[in-house]
Amino acid sequence: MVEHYYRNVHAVVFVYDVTKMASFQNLKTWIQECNGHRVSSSVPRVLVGNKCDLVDQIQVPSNTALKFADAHNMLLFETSAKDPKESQNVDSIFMCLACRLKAQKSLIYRDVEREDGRVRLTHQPDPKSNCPC
Ligand SMILES: Nc1nc2c(ncn2[C@@H]2O[C@H](COP(=O)(O)OP(=O)(O)OP(=O)(O)O)[C@@H](O)[C@H]2O)c(=O)[nH]1
Repeated sequence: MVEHYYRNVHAVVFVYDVTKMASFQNLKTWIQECNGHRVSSSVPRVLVGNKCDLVDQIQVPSNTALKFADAHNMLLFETSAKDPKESQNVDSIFMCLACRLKAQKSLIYRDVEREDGRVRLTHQPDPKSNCPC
């Protein structure tokens, strides 16, 4: 059954609760499981700390989460599903993922040139890109 979640996956969002250290510590297990299902390293992954509106109950400091995100090559978003004004909102996570996926597609379909049977990457970063991340 779990296999279905990983088949043809395009992006992975790891979510923890900033008010529960255990949920942050469990991320390692989730990442291992994801890797165990051979999710390609080209599939974008983001880390999301939710419930950041509960400022008095925070157990996972932002810098701890940021180090973890960096170590696993992920962007970190701290969000609140309850209060969109708090920090980054949930929409921006999906905008970021959409942007990354679109950029990858452009690389594959637009920027690969075939010359004399050889593949050459010609991608240049788009200065007009309004990607939020
Ligand atoms: N304050 C606050 N509450 C939230 C937030 N997101 C979810 N909740 C609340 O947390 C409770 C659990 O939400 P669920 O969507 O059921 O999440 P869950 O992962 O199944 O449950 P938990 O592990 O208990 O968080 C509900 O009462 C939600 O209203 C948030 O960003 N801020």
